[in-house]
Amino acid sequence: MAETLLSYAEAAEEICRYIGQLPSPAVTEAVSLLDVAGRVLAQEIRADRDQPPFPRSTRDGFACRAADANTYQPLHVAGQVRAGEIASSKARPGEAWEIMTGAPVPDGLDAVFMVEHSERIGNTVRMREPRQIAEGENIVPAGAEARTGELVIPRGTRLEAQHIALAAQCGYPELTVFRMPVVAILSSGDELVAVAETPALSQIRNSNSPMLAALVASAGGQPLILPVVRDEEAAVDAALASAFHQHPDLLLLTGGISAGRFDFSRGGLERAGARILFAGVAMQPGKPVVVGEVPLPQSGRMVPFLALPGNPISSAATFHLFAAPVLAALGGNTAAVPRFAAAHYASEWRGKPGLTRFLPARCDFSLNPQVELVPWHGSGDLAAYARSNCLLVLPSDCEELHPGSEVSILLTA
Ligand SMILES: Nc1nc2c(c(=O)[nH]1)N[C@H]1C(S)=C(S)[C@@H](COP(=O)(O)OP(=O)(O)OC[C@H]3O[C@@H](n4cnc5c(N)ncnc54)[C@H](O)[C@@H]3O)O[C@H]1N2
Ligand code: MOO
Repeated sequence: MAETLLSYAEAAEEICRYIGQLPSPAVTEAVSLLDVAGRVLAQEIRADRDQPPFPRSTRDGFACRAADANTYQPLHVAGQVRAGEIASSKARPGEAWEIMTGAPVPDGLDAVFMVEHSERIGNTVRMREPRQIAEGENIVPAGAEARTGELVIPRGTRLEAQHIALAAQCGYPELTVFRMPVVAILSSGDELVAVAETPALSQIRNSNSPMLAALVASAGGQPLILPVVRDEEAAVDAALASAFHQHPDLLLLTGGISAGRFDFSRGGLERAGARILFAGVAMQPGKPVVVGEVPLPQSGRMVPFLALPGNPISSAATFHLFAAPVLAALGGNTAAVPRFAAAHYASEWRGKPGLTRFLPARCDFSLNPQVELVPWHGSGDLAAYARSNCLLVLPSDCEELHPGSEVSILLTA
């Protein structure tokens, strides 16, 4: 049956719409701050006090009144404030206080000049000429970063190191996070043998299941690799039934979805009552990808599925583009999108227009990223894919690239 292919942009929009109507995950757990990297926040993080709680010096030097320092008159050094201390008395006009980075600026003073810009004479100090200092220089005012009670990390945020640091600063030794979605992985193909087995000449090892398990884990899911499915209708039905038994939050299938005589995955999904969101996208690799949802027989709960093309690079590309955002949303993070970046192409390329392409490429990721395609033998060439570190995006109307052409890349790590 010939179906109209969606463009990549249309498919991405469908995914976005689908994510928008998914319910927020119900199950949460408390996890130590030391173990939350990559998890999705199920609570709000609010500042427990003004940040900084006091006017904070950002330099080692002398706290003063800018107006006093700018006269270059020697200022009496009235005391010292180290980080963790409060000045022992209120500062008076004409005074300077020796101060360390991170220490509270004494009341009454409004600037800090750096020790490198000072001249110490006995118990006085003056700022070196011709330097001038402005009020507020080298001081972060109390509450400038966040006010007591202010929302600093919203629910649904995927927790990276910067969020963990801020949660620590706000006094959260543990956080409530969403349970990680369970992702059932079903690879199909009579030619597949397990990694530890020695394949016959016509057989290949199942590389998609471990690859997808790694992708699922890095996208915030719990992978559940199920046994390889044979290319028979009955085997597909049985494999789906046992996958449903595991109550997965998401189902990833690979292989058996194109036009071949033994491609049974889609039929199995349809027999199980699947609603198809889209089938086929005008892209390469990944054209045969099918996305939809299927009811769990026990509860009728609809479980999203993505039937990814069996070719390994097609599976990987469609995972990054379509599966990762759905998985993130099921885990409570509805803001996840494929990550694209700008780069310049490093050499010449000519090709046929028609499909949006996502081709294995190597980017140097320097200040001015330069990217080049990795030569490949099509979407089964894992050796080429392993030499890549991104996918170069070629819009459907792109026919040539030159050194310096502006291009987009899809980040795959
Ligand atoms: N007549 C047509 N043939 C094909 C079309 C088409 O439109 N018309 N589409 C091609 C495209 S594009 C792709 S991609 C593949 C996708 O096919 P399937 O999803 O049905 O996948 P399979 O046929 O089962 O396998 C394709 C390829 O990938 C290898 N494979 C499969 N599973 C794994 C695995 N778990 N680990 C490693 N490698 C795997 C398999 O051996 C095949 O070489 O169809 C094209 N054909
Ligand atoms: O997804 Mo297919 O690569 O276009 O072989």
